[in-house]
Amino acid sequence: MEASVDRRKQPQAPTAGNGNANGVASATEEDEEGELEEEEEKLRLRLRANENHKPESYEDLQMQLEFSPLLFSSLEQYLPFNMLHVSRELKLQYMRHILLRYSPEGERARVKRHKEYRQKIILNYQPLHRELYTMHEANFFVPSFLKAIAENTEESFRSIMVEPSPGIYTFEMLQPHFCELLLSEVENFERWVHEKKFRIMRPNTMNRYGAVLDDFGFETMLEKLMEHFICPMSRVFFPEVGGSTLDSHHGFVVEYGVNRDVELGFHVDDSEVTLNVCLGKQFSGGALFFRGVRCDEHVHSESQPEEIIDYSHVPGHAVLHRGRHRHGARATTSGQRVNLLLWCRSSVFRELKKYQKDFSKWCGECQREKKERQRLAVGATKLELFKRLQKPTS
Ligand SMILES: O=C(O)CCC(=O)C(=O)O
Ligand SMILES: [Fe+2]
Repeated sequence: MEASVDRRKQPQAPTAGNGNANGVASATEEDEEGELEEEEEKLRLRLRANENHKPESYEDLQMQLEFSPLLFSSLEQYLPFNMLHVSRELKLQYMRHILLRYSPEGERARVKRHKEYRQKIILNYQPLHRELYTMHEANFFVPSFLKAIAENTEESFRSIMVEPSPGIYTFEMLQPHFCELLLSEVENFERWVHEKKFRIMRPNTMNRYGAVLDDFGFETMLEKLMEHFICPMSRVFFPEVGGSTLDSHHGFVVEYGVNRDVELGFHVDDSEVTLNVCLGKQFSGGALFFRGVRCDEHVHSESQPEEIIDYSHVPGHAVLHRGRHRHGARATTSGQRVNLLLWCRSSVFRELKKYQKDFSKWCGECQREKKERQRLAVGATKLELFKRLQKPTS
């Protein structure tokens, strides 16, 4: 039996997934909606990064840039020698031109529109709890989480984690007060959207409720959350899917309950690593179900019994998993459940993936096929040896 997964990439009819279902979708950000000159042909990057060069920060230009400020900082190490010490503006211009070469016009127009959409919200929406919009780790996170991150070792991370199934890590993360404030901020934003009759983009192609936190001012704070708190763990637990090179994110909340979504179909996320933290409130049901990690080719393949696992959300607690770990959420049968999602992406991993065929380092089905090939090869060799031994020697 094949499983069918919603990839949330191209909007597809989402399949109602209950874990046994044959539908796997692919969750993608909801879609919203540039010049090549001869001179630009001369723009080149070096093949190897100049590790000794300390790149600039471009974070203050976040709102003006079409690409993540982190991408510019990473790319800077690849600049030719003569560009390394020119002004920040010149470096930025040089890298922007190179990046724009790779981004099709339609995509550029989409990014521009999205930027305008965000600016419209940010200029008009009055936040309720401004203290949430800048990273204040002592107020956001529980002490055990902060200690593990500060120690920054596999041992310290594992000391606060439970791994209910390979590649799924759960741990206590957010303070109850932070969860309450964030819930009230989201409610405030939704009230504003309703009053102003503003049409907002939903978090992805599968959730009809919820809001994109990056769209109303949380982008910088969430970027820090990814860089300083998720990257250290991903580097250790998910290096084979770009966990060491996460460089962009999509942050949102999803809402379930009465007058909201009830469940979420079987899907994979448009992320390399996903952080999913329950903010509350009180609810029953709503468990996450997981069904093994798969590459594109095997996304619909059958699950092995050991890959089947359910996890019940606990407010303040996080689940960290690969985006390609097939999952869905069971019906929230009473109350209201709101979760914070951070889809973390690696442009380097996505680029390299285009040239690869064997994903047996992380795809359960590639691994199974590889083992099977090895088993057959060992069997054939044994048979051959046996035949040779049987032959009478003359
Ligand atoms: O409801 C949940 O906890 C899962 C949400 C999720 O998987 C997603 O939005 O991609
Ligand atoms: Fe998901």
